[in-house]
Amino acid sequence: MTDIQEQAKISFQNVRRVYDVGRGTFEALGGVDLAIADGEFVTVVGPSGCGKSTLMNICAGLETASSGTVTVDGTPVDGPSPHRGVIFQQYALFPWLTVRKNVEFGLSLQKMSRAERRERAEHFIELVGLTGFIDAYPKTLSGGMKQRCAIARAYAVDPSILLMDEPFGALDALTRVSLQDQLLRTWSADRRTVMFITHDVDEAVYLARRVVVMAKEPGRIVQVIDVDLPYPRTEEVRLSPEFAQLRGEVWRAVYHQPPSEALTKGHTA
Ligand SMILES: Nc1ncnc2c1ncn2[C@@H]1O[C@H](COP(=O)(O)OP(=O)(O)OP(=O)(O)O)[C@@H](O)[C@H]1O
Repeated sequence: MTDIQEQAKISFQNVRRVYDVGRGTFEALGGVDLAIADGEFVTVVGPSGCGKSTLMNICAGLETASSGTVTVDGTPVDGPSPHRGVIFQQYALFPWLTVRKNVEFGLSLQKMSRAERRERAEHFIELVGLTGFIDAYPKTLSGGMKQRCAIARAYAVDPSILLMDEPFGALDALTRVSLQDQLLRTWSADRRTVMFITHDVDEAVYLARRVVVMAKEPGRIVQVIDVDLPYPRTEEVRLSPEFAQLRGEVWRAVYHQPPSEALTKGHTA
């Protein structure tokens, strides 16, 4: 392990994930090394099927690596943990629970009085601007509101790491921009470590300190681009020539990738 990996909040060391398919195998991840510092905001972009979700799921403890290790604070991941909050594109809210009860649900496994649970849920519901909808059921909320509820639920558990898999992917552009700003505001205040998957190059640059670009077959990191733009990220930053240049750099890294290494064996997909 290198010094950087030893000090990292999250460290992927030579992480491989191989699936059995038919009579062969398919290498979804072909040896990924990545160190994410405490409090860092990292975005991950890459073509469909390059292993972004697989990488994140291994970190979340929802999947296991075929070889290699992922450590969090130096301890190998061996399953899900409340210290790692996961937010997916599909909001995964319980339709039969109100906003309040959905957020409280995440707290039900913690030792906490009912009053404390209630107060904590209300605080995070307010933080994401859903106080007026606290007793509403998910089916009555817009996509953006559902996602804000899912975010409140994840925050309420107070994880030190947020793992976000295309959380804004299903939302319209305006809602997306407003949720990006809201996410950055809370991140600036609490400095959780964030690993955020997206297909959107603008979003990747706007949010991150570093953009990790992956390629497929096998899934691997091809470039890590430093985003040397100041926080808070504002519209001025978004419209600056420096932003445009970084967007171009990430765009080229994603859309002008060398042909796959064709290490696929027996995978017909
Ligand atoms: N259980 C499985 N069995 C076989 N192959 C799988 C399995 N799970 C994932 N894969 C393959 O692994 C590769 C990586 O999948 P993954 O979902 O991590 O990619 P991704 O980069 O997140 O894609 P997308 O951007 O489309 O969500 C894909 O080719 C996928 O088909």
